[in-house]
Amino acid sequence: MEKQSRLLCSELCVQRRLFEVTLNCTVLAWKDIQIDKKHTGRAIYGAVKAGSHCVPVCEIIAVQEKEDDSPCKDTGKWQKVPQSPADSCQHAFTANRPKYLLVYINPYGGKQRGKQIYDHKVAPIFSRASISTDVIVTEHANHARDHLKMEADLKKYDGVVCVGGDGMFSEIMHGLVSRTQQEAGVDDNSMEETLMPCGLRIGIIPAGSTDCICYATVGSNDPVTSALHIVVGDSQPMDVCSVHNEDHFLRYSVSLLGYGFYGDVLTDSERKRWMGPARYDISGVKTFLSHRYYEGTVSFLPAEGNSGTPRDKMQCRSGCSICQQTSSDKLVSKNEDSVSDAECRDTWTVIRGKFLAINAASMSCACPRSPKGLSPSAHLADGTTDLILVRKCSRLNFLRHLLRHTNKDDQFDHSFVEVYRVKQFRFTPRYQECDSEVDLRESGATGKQFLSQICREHRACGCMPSQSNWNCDGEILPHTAIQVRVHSQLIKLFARGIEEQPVFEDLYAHCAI
Ligand SMILES: Nc1ncnc2c1ncn2[C@@H]1O[C@H](COP(=O)(O)OP(=O)(O)OP(=O)(O)O)[C@@H](O)[C@H]1O
Ligand SMILES: CCCCCCCCCCCCC/C=C/[C@@H](O)[C@H](CO)NC(C)=O
Ligand SMILES: [Ca+2]
Repeated sequence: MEKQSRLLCSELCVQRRLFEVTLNCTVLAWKDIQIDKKHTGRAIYGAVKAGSHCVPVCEIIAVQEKEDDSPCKDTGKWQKVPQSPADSCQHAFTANRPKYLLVYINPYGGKQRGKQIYDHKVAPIFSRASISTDVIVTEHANHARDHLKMEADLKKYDGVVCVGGDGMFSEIMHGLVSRTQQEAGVDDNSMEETLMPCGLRIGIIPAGSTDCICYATVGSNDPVTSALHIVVGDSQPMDVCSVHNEDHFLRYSVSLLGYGFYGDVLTDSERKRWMGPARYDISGVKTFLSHRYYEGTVSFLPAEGNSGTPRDKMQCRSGCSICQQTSSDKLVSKNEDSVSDAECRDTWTVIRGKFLAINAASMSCACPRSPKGLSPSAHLADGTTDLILVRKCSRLNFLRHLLRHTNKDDQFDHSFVEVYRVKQFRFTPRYQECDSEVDLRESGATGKQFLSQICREHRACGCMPSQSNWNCDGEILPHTAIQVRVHSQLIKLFARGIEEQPVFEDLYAHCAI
């Protein structure tokens, strides 16, 4: 047996089936040894009828040391591992794994099953993996955010876990990001400030209505899969947008910033919270039928050359090369120009119009309702957001566009839809552009002069354009004029991005050595 690549070899009997098991520093493998009495009357070692399996050591959930009465003793083949390879194995097994987690549970998210999901599906996995936890069941909205921001002794923990939906994740993210900025002395009211990345990773146990952030970072909204990503210590960096109104910080966003359609859906659905997840369907249909459009100006700073485009079909997947390139660019540019110097040299693109929807997707925003998401090629950690402008069009065309979120067709392939990959954008609703109204009032213009000026500005007399609200990751913003900047890889999740193949098939390997 080669010492480095094959440290241990043994036979293991599980429910009358015999396996040959090997373990080295990186992989645990086992092979079914068939007893084919029918044909030969003797055991055939290494026959591959039942197949071979292996699991990387870094993905094993738990290891339990057995004493001499272990079943392994029967075969007599296990050898004592030399200390240094044993240390390497130990290192591969424990590296980056959390030992102590702070868990917040929203008992009212989604179908109100957060506590049950945690107790029955997640806590047993954490316990099996010897992870200690402090669990807080929230008592009111913003409980978790404020506890994280002002009270929690974060030095004790290796990560924070939220059990709930996108709104609950948003609370945890706000608490952690704000606390990190406070401790670093960063003024979050200033848009120009470079924010300090958060040290603690966040785990999401999905128990909400949309669970878009979990779905778009893991590929499913399954609590057990998410718990396993936490246990093995996966790490997925993620962009965060800061949203300001003038010199005033409003909120952070990681998934959707939506004005018009998604703002109106959210505003209407908040009044129907008692309906649970179905509220979004009812409000979606109602908002679609109302077919409101909004006027305003969108300005943006386009992303640089190597960041791809929203229509390039390069989906962000586990180990995404575009996101990895962003990580290395960040390291290189650390000692070069500050971000704001570089951005000052860029030119802003300005677009005025009437829009049914203005959406900024900082990630794909895939969710069970829309498996590809609002922007299927958006990246989790590339420092950009995809700005989607849906101009005023017929109801039928808008329906065609919406339905393409649910099938394989390209939702951007319409004359009334434009999409740009950007690193900053601003929006000003139409009425706020009419500073002349305020100027006229202040200059003491008569009622007649004032009205005739408004008529010139708005063409149709007396029709002041109405406004929508911004949907910021499922929360309504208190302002319509906003400035948004993407902060590349500001937070990290216990996730690894979406994998093409499921990897956890063999992961729950509970082995004894
Ligand atoms: N104990 C609590 N009582 C009332 N509201 C709470 C409590 N804890 C958290 N919240 C608030 O509940 C809101 C919704 O929760 P959550 O995001 O978990 O579920 P959801 O809205 O059903 O799902 P999604 O956000 O995925 O659509 C959050 O914005 C959060 O601030
Ligand atoms: C009339 C037919 C309508 C079909 C429309 C299907 C499109 C669904 C797309 C859903 C995208 C959701 C993006 C996620 C947003 C979250 O941040 C937020 C909070 O959970 N959820 C919502 C619904 O605003
Ligand atoms: Ca992004």
